[in-house]
Amino acid sequence: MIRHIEPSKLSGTLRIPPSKSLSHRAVLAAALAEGESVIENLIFSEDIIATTEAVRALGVEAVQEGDKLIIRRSGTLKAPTEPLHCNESGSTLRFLIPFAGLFDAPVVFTGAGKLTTRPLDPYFDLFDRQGIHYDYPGQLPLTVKGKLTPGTFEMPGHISSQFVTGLLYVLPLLDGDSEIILTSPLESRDYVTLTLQILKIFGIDVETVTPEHYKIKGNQAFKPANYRVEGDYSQAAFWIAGGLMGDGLVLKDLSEVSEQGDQRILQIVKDMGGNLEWKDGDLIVHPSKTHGAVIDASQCPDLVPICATLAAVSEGQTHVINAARVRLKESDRLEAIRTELNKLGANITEEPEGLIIEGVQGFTGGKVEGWNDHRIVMSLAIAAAKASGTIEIEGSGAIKKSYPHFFEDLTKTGGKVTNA
Ligand SMILES: O=C(O)C1=C[C@@H](OP(=O)(O)O)[C@@H](O)[C@H](O)C1
Ligand SMILES: C=C(OP(=O)(O)O)C(=O)O
Repeated sequence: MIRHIEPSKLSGTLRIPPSKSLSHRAVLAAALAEGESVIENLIFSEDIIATTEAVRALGVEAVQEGDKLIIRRSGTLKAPTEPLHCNESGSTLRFLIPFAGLFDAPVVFTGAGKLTTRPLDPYFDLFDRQGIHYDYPGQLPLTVKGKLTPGTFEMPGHISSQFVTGLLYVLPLLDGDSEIILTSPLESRDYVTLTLQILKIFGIDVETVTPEHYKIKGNQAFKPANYRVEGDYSQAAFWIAGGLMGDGLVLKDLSEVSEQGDQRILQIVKDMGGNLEWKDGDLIVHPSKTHGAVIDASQCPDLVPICATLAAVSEGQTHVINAARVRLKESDRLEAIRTELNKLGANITEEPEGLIIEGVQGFTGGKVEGWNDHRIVMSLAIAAAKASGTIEIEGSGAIKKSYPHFFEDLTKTGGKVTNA
């Protein structure tokens, strides 16, 4: 879908949508608990729909009531008889693959877009060592057959933290104790912190020896819980950048004491000269003249596209470092954002693990592509706050993956959006 965004400065007040990462985790934890849990403040984006459908396929009742999901389970989980369709959600796929190790029956995983080839090797290496059978012809569908046995699980920590999260859900259910030992430093580590936070709320205890070493007692049981999902810092980042570049914004429903790693956006923009303030629980983003900085993406990969947009029109040079993993998301986000922002007059060069961004005065208008990637589309749409001509985004529908009402929110804050 093509959308045209005319230049306009953003202003006003916006409620930030719920954290996608916490939503996935809460729905899965509730599904593993016997009894009833209520998860509140959900947005049924394509990714959260994929996780919800997957828990239903595991024999769990999940009833949607407005922004709530009422999740009920009695009896044991059942092996899904149909493929678990993860659509384009890396979290859904990587969190659920270890669930297959709870059943004797084979479990099939399907997906779409770039998910069909996003890395899964760390699991395959574990399966080889555990004697679990899997069939993966270089892309999805994947079939997994065989039960996980408790023990020591060694794998790299720098490909995706999502493998660690997936194991942390299932190892407590095995009939013996386990350990996860990472053979390379854990990146995106705060996502594992989010996992541990949700597991604790649902009654599961994990000992963190170091970020690369976890001890998990077996024979634990998830307990039902009622949980409200807090606002999403990865999504707030678009509005923080938009507010700084425009006339300022007031952002609601962000937790000032959040464990979300993408809360780093606050420090990143402060280091770039951005003026932010907390007032009565709201984040006030003041219009600011920003300058370049060094941005380390190792713990906050999802922030890279929108930081690139902001940096492209900030004074001086920005260097994005430790961002190799950003190439393994819905698109190669280093290539995608470099290519598209440069079409709008930016001066960005790509490095194997990062970006060098020389600030320019503002963006031009022009035609750009969304690369089937929600975060690329949103980063390009926000560029209109500092553009001299209309930005035409092809493939803008990709926002449905995480933020289906993004363009409504853009319109609410003064964005001029028309569907072509
Ligand atoms: O666990 C999560 O919720 C996520 C972990 C991160 O992935 P990696 O651990 O692969 O960097 C992040 O990019 C993704 O959007 C969500
Ligand atoms: C990479 C992302 O999600 P996932 O890995 O769950 O597909 C994302 O939301 O930017």
